[in-house]
Amino acid sequence: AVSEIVAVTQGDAASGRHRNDGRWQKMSPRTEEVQEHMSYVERTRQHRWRCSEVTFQCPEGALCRLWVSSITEQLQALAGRPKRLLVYINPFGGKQQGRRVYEQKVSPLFARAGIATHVIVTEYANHARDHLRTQAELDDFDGVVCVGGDGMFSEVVHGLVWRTQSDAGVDHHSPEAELQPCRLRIGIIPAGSTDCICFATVGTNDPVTSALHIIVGDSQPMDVCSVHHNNTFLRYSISLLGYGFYGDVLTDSERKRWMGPARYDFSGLKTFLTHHYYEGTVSYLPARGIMGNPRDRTKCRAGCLVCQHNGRLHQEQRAECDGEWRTVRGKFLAINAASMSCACPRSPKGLSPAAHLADGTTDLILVRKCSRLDFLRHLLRHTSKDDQFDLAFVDVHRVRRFRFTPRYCQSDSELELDLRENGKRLFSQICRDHPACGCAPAYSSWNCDGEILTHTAIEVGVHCQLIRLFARGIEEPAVFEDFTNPCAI
Ligand SMILES: CCCCCCCCCCCCC/C=C/[C@@H](O)[C@H](COP(=O)(O)O)NC(=O)CCCCC
Ligand SMILES: Nc1ncnc2c1ncn2[C@@H]1O[C@H](COP(=O)(O)OP(=O)(O)O)[C@@H](O)[C@H]1O
Ligand SMILES: [Ca+2]
Repeated sequence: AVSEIVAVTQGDAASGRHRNDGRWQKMSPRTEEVQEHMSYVERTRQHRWRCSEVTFQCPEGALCRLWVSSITEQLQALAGRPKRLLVYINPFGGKQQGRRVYEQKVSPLFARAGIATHVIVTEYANHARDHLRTQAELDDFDGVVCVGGDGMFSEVVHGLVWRTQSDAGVDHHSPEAELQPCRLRIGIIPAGSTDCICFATVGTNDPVTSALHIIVGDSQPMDVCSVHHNNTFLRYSISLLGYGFYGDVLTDSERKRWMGPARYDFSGLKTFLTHHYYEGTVSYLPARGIMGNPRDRTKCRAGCLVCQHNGRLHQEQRAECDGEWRTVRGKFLAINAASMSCACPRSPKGLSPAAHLADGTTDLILVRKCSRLDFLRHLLRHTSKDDQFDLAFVDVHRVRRFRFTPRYCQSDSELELDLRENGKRLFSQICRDHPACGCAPAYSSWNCDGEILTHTAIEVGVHCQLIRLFARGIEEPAVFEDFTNPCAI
């Protein structure tokens, strides 16, 4: 299909070599012949794309020029293809290879596709966010690309969403505000530690595949959660909002950045062994009248009908259908909100395998206090076919909004009620007053797409399809695809 051609150029046959059906062949130079080189997307294993090239021999220069100009015109007429991109590179993400990955693997492809770029290598945390908020001439670009991990993507989202609301006069501090969708699409070149947003929207963490999705101008809408505390905006979240286990893993791992991506494995093991639970109250608004639920077997894939159906519901229709707020009080090892599957190489099916990228909901996963062995069973199921929610101490709800209040942020009357119910002052209350006593802490932190949140009591709402990515969702492999033949296109 024309939509999967990267570029065409005219060459000549003077080199004496041409390629046919994917194979190089020696040929005698015939100066009257000219060649047309066409680069195109070729699918390989596990959702990876490659840029392949085929050369056509053309008997006459005029005919070849006609071919090239006609195909180039068709490519330029494809509306979704970006022509000018603003690129931010985090040189310290993941294994600190962002700059090399961009220069060696991505920049040559953008040049081949005739895309003009303005590249900024960030010099400090939040450089990209602040540049997008205040300085970037956004009208000059068709999209923004970030080279890094989920943290770098989050910076770009914060900059773009902030700028869009500010231009539209929307007050983002109001938890109820209807936010304006962003015009510019965002591309992710994975060069971070988890890269789960790239993995869950493309199916692989491969810079060349991501660059090709950008070049062909793919578009994937995505939900964004806003996180507030007392009517003050804190952050946006696109992948995981996790309190307890994932919050503690992140807090510990930030002190070990020098280990690179392996810091998460080290801190994951340490946090698992620590086995802390946290008390608090979770209230949530279940999403009703929608297609899909977190325990069904459907997966969000390219062209997802669930996202199309649920995304079409208007805000008022959603509000009419939604159920009553519900409240759960208890002791939790983990409270996770997954607005997408959160699939990544550590867990290819993700935290919530049936979550959708753009359905206006988030999957709230409550893991109540249980034994270490049971928690290990739950964690291990993220890496196997077994259902991680099919356990007595795990609940999952598809929600539009939720709130969390840690126990010792509860109002005096709630606390009094608790004290009367339990008839004693609990340990963790004492710990808050006497942190040196060394027993379990009363509070964890929220892991918000890999960034630590400073507040524990939060209110979260989902903004349906607020942003768009240069991606198309994970493609189902075509039944006729045969990757054993390298020449098959
Ligand atoms: C004993 C076997 C345990 C197997 C557990 C596997 C569970 C893995 C689920 C991973 C979910 C990841 C959710 C992704 C969050 C990212 O946004 C965040 C930041 O990414 P980046 O900026 O690219 O570093 N990553 C994390 O918070 C890491 C969580 C790792 C937990 C082990
Ligand atoms: N030049 C920079 N120096 C220091 N920190 C940066 C820089 N650019 C971005 N950051 C920050 O680095 C953190 C991690 O970035 P990320 O790209 O997610 O890598 P990783 O996946 O390894 O965590 C983010 O908080 C981001 O804001
Ligand atoms: Ca969602």
